[in-house]
Amino acid sequence: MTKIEVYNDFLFKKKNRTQELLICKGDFELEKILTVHHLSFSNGPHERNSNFETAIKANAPVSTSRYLKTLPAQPSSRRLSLDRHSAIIPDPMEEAPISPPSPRSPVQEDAPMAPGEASAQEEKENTKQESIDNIVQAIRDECLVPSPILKGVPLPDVPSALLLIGRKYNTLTEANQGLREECEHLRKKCAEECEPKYDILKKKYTDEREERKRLYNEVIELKGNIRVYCRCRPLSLEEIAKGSSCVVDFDPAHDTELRIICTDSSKKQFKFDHIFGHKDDQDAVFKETLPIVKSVLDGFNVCIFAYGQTGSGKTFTMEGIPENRGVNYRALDELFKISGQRSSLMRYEFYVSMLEVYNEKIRDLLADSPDQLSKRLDIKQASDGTQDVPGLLEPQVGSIDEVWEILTNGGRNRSVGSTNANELSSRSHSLVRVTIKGESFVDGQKFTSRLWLVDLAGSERLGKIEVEGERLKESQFINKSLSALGDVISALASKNPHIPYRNSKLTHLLQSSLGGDCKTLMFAQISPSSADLGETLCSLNFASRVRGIEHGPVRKQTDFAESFKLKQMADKLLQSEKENIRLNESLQLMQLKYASRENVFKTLQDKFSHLMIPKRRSLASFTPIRGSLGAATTPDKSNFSTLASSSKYRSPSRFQAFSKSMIPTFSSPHQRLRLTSSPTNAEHLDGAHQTTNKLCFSVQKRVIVSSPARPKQFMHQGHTMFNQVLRGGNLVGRLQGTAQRVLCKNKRRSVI
Ligand SMILES: Nc1ncnc2c1ncn2[C@@H]1O[C@H](COP(=O)(O)OP(=O)(O)OP(=O)(O)O)[C@@H](O)[C@H]1O
Repeated sequence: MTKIEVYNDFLFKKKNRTQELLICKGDFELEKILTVHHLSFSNGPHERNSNFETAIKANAPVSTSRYLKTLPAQPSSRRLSLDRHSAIIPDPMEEAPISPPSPRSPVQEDAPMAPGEASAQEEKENTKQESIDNIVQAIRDECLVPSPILKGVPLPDVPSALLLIGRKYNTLTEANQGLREECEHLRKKCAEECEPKYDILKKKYTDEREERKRLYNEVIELKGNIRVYCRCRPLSLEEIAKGSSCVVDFDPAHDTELRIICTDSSKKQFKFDHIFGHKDDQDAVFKETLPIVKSVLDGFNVCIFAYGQTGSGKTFTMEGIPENRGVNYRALDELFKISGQRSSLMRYEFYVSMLEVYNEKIRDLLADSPDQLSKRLDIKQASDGTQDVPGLLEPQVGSIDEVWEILTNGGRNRSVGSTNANELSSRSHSLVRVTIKGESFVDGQKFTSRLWLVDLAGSERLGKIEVEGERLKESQFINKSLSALGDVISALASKNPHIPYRNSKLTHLLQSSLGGDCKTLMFAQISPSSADLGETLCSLNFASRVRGIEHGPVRKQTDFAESFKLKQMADKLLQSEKENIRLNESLQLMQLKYASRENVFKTLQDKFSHLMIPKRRSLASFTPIRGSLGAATTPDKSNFSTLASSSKYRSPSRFQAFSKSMIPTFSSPHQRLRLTSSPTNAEHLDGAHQTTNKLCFSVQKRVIVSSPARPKQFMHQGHTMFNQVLRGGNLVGRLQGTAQRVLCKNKRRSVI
């Protein structure tokens, strides 16, 4: 009897003409597949699963033969076979297979049979039995007869081994479950511990990235947001054959200066951000271009364009040749490389468009049908304020090869024509637009930036190239748009509030990539030939205009250390200027104060002189104050007599000398009090003074200045009253600046 030792669940699956017995672990996790050909069951398909299942679930030995139906007599290809991993093991102790249950229905079993019918039935049964025997034998042959290598080796006890394996499996499953739980626990713990650290690191990283971006941008800005490189191509063989000489003189020590030898042998010097001579290859050119190109991955718009006369090497610089690629290819290659390096932090998407401006019309160079190619495109302002060209093809690219294919296809659609200056002259401005969409994985920041790579049409004057008809019209359009470009750059450089972007399709297209934070790089392409001297000077003048205005002597700081020093000096200057202003203000204030004091002093002098004139008259009766007023200065009688004999209008010097002798110096402002009599104080005064509803005393080292009338009496009275009042605490004293106002007979007077 064939037994199955199954310790888990199982399923049946029908696959074409074979049936698979899938022995599974708990949640239908597949463990074994037993392929059984022509396996059939005595009961219906619904029952067979349940029968089998029950038998296995009960972990009872299962007889495969119990489920086998009679099969056609032994065709070897159709016999029952089990795969080599089969868990169905024929029982070696089994003598003969158990006959499968009769396919007859119980009703049929009960019905009486005719003898002929019975013999036929018997024969049929025998045949079936024989078939089954054959099949079982086949199984035995297949499963029991070991391979020649294994002959003589005792058969292993596979069911026990399976059981063992099963148990081991269960143990391992449990261990695995334990490990999973532990892993989950560790993961949670790690998340709890690391999350705050991760947040801090994330913030630090974001800050650092912003700082790097800012500094990088600052470096570019210090070098100039509009930069001009000049490139001079070598003399061509044709030019040499014609006897042209080189008019460009390079100074190897200065890669920012060049001189042009004019016809009168004089030299004109030009200065640019970098000068590439005929020895500088594409690598050298791109090395200087790369910093600006990189900015586009930080979210800045960049525009690189080549300007120059026909045949000066604009297309060579921008596109290059397959064996010596130019800026376009290298820039995109570098962008893909950098985006790959930053792939764990940023996601970049690249879209490429290629268009040309030909006779002030925009054409999509990536269009693949003549209809599309001739379709007129226009510039519209997009919702984000940038300029867009609706209908322009903009395929997404994922590698430099895709880009190159696109650029090559687009290049074929360019409008070129032959001029006497260049066999294959570009008669249009060709523009490659690369749109970059970036997203940071760290903080989710998104941006869209654009890189324009522009190969302008030749800038030659009309007289230079002998053109007529269509070529003449083209040249007129070219010149018009180039002069519009010059105007825009000039306006940008001179910070003009109005930038004439809309004067040409070219500048209108580039509007969002020229000016502001955008980085612009211009290649001024020149020919070294003496035959092109005029055009060369024109191009260099145009380029100088572009560069010169933007990078005035203040902005252009090639030496960073020096610029830093200058900045510090400027800061110091600004601070000292502020200090100067502050000091000036305080000086003015003091001057004002001084002037007002002068005034007060003058007034007081006048008052004093006024007070002293009657004293002169009653000089004889003047008695110096004694006692408590002993400290007061006693006037010099000789002075008084001098004063008495002098006129009323005596000279100030003499008067001042006198007043000085009369007025003691004050040790403190508190010595000068303004004493105002309250109404109750009036009773202390005599009749003459009672008419005054306010009487003020100025106490100057206890010298009381009062009405000029009856000085002695008044002084005496005043002194008495003053002492009384002081004693009674009825007088109010008030310090009033440097001068005291004295009210005497309702007249206000001032004393020091
Ligand atoms: N730096 C260089 N080194 C070697 N060959 C150069 C260089 N620059 C230009 N040339 C060669 O000079 C020829 C004219 O160059 P190119 O076609 O690039 O000029 P262009 O300014 O684009 O002219 P056009 O405005 O008419 O299109 C080409 O054969 C090119 O290979």
